Amino acid sequence: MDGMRDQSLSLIRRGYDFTRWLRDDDPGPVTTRLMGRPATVIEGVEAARFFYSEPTLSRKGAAPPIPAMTLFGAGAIHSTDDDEHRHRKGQFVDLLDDTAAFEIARRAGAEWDRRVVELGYVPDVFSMSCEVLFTAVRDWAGVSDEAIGVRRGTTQMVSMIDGFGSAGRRQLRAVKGRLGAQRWARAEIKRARKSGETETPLGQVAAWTGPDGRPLPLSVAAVELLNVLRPTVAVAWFVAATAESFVEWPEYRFAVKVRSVDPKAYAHELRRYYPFVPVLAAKPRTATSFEGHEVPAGGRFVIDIWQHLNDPKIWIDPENFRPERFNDRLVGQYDLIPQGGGDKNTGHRCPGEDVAIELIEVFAIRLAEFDAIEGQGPSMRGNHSRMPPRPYRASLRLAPTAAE
Ligand code: HEM
Repeated sequence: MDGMRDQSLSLIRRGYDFTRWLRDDDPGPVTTRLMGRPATVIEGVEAARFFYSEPTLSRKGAAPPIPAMTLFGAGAIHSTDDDEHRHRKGQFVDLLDDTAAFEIARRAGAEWDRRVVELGYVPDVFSMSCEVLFTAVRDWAGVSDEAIGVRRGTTQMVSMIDGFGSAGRRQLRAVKGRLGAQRWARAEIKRARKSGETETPLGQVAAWTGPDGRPLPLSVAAVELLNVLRPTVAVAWFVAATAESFVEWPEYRFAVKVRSVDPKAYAHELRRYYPFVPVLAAKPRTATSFEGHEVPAGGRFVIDIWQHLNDPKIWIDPENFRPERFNDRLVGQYDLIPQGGGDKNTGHRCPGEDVAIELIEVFAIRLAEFDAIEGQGPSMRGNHSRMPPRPYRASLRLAPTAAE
């Protein structure tokens, strides 16, 4: 083990292909070195159950430091454990309830429709949906346009997301985006605390506490506000994937249009087929084993999300895009895990999953209304070495009516 070469750079270079390359057709756990420590890569339903329920596993320091700072932010919930995590997670889950999911999606749909009427066509699905999503979640949160305009805010969110798997220029843009966003988010939290506003999501985040009952430090509250706004914009990657799927399989565009495929089933298959979180990591606090593979304290268990979502033991014909597979399939806690697994209330599973699903549905329904979709660029599924994938470029036009 000590002589094993560190593969961190290989992970960045190979992207989504890294774990497949590492395991070389062996579906079992495979041990390597990442960030200078032993790391065992696991996947499958039992692996997910272990990853999300083994009490020795900690998230503190588990994610690589640079993406942890630029993507999640310093002091974010993602890297907390135990009481601190449970307490802060409860606040996220309360905020992001069904009403929030409905309201963010309603606003996104209305903003998309407004722009379509104004422009008459959609020049680029990805960039328009990024702005639409930022507008919707910013306005829902109660953050003012004076605090952050749509163009600048969207650029900041996109750069934070787009930099997560890069060691070069994209990472620098992510740092710039983080610093800029952190500035106005802090000012907004400060303003909300001063005015005692509680009725908006911004006011609620400003009032969030740690487990000791004291308000979160200003910069941490700002980080958590951005942990609601930024991932909502990340749904644009799934919107671009929806456009790609409609170009690739026009029959599904029609099926969504006439609702012979349930839009929720479509959203599930889209997240399974075009996932963009490659792996997640946790650190054992004491030496811990999974299926005979022991990781020492401070090493890492890495769950291979990409492989899990393409595992033939979990999915029939995983290489095929088949939204119908979700028509009569109940989604379990450990099978469909593009946004993490387990119980969102007690574990690290994404609290925004319902927001993402609702948004994908709203966009799929709208994209399906267009008669002409033109797309170009490498497939977001085949685009393995870039993390996150380069969004598919698609433009949409409505067919002229008979009178035109
Ligand atoms: C593109 C859609 C999204 C993807 C792919 C995604 C993915 C993920 C993943 C993989 C995790 C980590 C799970 C783990 O560590 O075990 C996570 C956590 C989280 N997500 Fe999402 N997410 C998305 C949308 C959202 C939205 C819309 C929100 C909020 C509105 C959100 C807020 C969060 C937060 C706060 C956490 C930290 C949870 C914790 O550590 O307990 N995400 N997400």
